[in-house]
Amino acid sequence: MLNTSNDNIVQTTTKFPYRFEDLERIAKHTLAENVFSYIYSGASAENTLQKNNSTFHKYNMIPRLLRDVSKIDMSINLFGKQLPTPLILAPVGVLKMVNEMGDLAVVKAAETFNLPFIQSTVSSFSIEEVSQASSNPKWFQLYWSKNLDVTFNMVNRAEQAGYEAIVLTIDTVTLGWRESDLHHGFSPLANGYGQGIWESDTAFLSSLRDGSQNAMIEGIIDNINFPSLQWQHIVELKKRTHLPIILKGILHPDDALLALQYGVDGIIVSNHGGRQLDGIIPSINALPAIVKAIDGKIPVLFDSGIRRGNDALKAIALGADAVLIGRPFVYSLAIGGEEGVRQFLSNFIQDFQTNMILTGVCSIKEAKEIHIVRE
Ligand SMILES: Cc1cc2nc3c(=O)[nH]c(=O)nc-3n(C[C@H](O)[C@H](O)[C@H](O)COP(=O)(O)O)c2cc1C
Ligand SMILES: CCCCCCC(=O)C(=O)O
Repeated sequence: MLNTSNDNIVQTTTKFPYRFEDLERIAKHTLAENVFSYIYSGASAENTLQKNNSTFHKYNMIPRLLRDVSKIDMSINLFGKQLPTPLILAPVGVLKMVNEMGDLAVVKAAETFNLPFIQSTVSSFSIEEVSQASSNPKWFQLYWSKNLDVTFNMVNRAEQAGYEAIVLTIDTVTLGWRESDLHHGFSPLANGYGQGIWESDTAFLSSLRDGSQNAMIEGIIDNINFPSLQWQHIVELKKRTHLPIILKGILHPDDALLALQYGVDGIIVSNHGGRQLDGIIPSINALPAIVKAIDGKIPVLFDSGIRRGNDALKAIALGADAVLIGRPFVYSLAIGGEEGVRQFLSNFIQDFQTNMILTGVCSIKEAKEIHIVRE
């Protein structure tokens, strides 16, 4: 449990930006233009990307006063595990292009607060390297490969390494129309930073015609371009693992109900940070109807647009059981490496806690009862 006098709060020795807008601005000056643009940008005209953020401002909480908020318990129980806060690090691929230590820096920073880290299929490091780097909970994000040996090999490796859940991303059966990356001629895999898992995957390597870097990149792109992924594959996955299966990318209440029907253990309401399909519902607007449809039967997680503690609390007030943080930790990594991510997370947790105190809630259960109105 983290409380108001917690030892985990990192003391700021150097001035690290507090505002998300500053993180973004400084990262822009720190990173190569095409790398920053890959992280920052969204699909097509980027309307959904913009709305993910601006829509949060349309939801307004109504605080309760004169309640005893001297002890704040931010902990939750998720998939049978006690976690100190409802905050989780979203899966983000190719992190080495931002910082040499990539995933290893992020997972170690997250360990300070015992936050779960979700390792991407296109991670810069292997599952085994990440698993050994820290002791906090780890989940594995799966991009389904059309080569089933490759898919289940990754799942097995995650299981062997002690990962605690499989997050199957279902909104990326082909890569979104990312005009900014097309403009820069930029492929996130081209620099070799997204093959940490695959380069030690014997099933994948043996499927390549030759062992060159280009063949490997083409192989990865080919493998994760899989528009024929469908509900039946969930049945296959369930047979292959006893880890909880979480579907990432649900936006329609009927898909949430199908997820229930197919026996998944959790869902993530997400539009992939506006990076996949433009002109779709901002994630936060999709959340209430999905929470209603799921009706507490499985955990509903949320991402896309979480920038500060205030946003996280709003998502919880709208019914999310936990929230995933994405771009803000990537910018922090760019600016300050492992220590930058640690500072950012420390600030975020304090911000979240301050917001709980001032809305008059002591626990996440109470936070779910916060009255929230939409403009
Ligand atoms: C640079 C970058 C890489 C990402 N890579 C992955 C990935 O490998 N797998 C995945 O499921 N989602 C990936 N995502 C999406 C995030 O998990 C998350 O859904 C998104 O960042 C949420 O939006 P936000 O960062 O604007 O809050 C990536 C996002 C970014 C910004
Ligand atoms: C073919 C490269 C796939 C990278 C996928 C990473 C990701 O999900 C993203 O949003 O970017």
